[in-house]
Amino acid sequence: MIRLQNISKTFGSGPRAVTALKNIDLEVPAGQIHGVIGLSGAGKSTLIRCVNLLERPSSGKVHVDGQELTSLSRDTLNKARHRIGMIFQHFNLLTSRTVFDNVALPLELMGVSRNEIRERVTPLLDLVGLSDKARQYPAQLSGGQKQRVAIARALASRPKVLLCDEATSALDPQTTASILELLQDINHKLGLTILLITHEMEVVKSICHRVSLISDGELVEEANVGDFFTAPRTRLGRHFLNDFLELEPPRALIDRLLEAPDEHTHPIVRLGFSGDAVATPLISRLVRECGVDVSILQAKVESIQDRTLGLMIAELMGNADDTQRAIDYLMAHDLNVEVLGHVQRND
Ligand SMILES: Nc1ncnc2c1ncn2[C@@H]1O[C@H](COP(=O)(O)OP(=O)(O)OP(=O)(O)O)[C@@H](O)[C@H]1O
Repeated sequence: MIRLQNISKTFGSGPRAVTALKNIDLEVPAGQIHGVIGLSGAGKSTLIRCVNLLERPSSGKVHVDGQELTSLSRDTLNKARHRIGMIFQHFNLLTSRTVFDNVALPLELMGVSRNEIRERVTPLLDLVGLSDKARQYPAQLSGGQKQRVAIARALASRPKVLLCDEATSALDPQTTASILELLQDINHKLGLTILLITHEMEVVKSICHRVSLISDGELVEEANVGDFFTAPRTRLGRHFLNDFLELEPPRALIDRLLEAPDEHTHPIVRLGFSGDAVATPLISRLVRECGVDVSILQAKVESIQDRTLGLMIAELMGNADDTQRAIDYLMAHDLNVEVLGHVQRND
């Protein structure tokens, strides 16, 4: 439904040029919810704005619903944009128009008749749960209600794709959850393809099927959400995950960590496990089979969509050969093993 081919975007020219996107390839099949996550300034907004050409890429091609957009005339592009709805962090409603008239606006611009507008807007207000607010003005609404109006407006032209630009970043956690639920509901009921950008892992965890990670204008990792949360492949992916799970070693331990092992140290490992490994008594087997002791420093179990994810920070206690054997054993059982460093043995 969405295909970005080798998209690059540079703002300005000469020594002050800023390259916001570099050779981005991205595909989102119909009906999928795809999240793009990255730190501030990574290029997320530029990327999503390239999909409907609010921002024109410096090079590359943008395909939406089988149509290549960068080569279209202005008129044909405007028509193609009816199939692409968009919502924003700050809602962008017209304050002088009622809720009904905000939702009706795109239809008025398309020349739809008054009667048909009524027939189309009323069920949309129902869909977003705002039937009783039709005659109110944006100033009379909460942030969550304003975003519901913006969603109804984005759906008015019956788009196939919805772009969400940090749509929940201005909302409190409870309202965020209700808007995410609405987006998921729309995805199910209307089969709408959703591309969203966010800096919040919670958003990705709650509703996305797939996720791409953007760093400094480049897509550095792409995965199914279950895989990403279980075993991110990049350092930045692990940073996002550990930050989200709040599974960092205690400060006192970080201060004691040494980079290189010697005969007087034990490794500290962070273990991520999912699938069968969650239900298998791996730690007790490790102790028996590898002759090490395990001191568990932190542990938690998270449910990510249909997956269960176990996480643990532990000290592996034994001689260098045995602790290495233990690490190999864990890896062989499909655990994600990261050696955080080494601590002096107390024995
Ligand atoms: N119109 C513009 N003119 C010049 N530089 C721009 C413009 N828009 C974005 N940039 C630059 O492009 C880079 C990517 O910006 P972008 O807004 O896409 O990042 P982002 O990941 O959405 O960040 P944030 O989460 O802070 O909104 C930044 O270095 C930014 O300063």
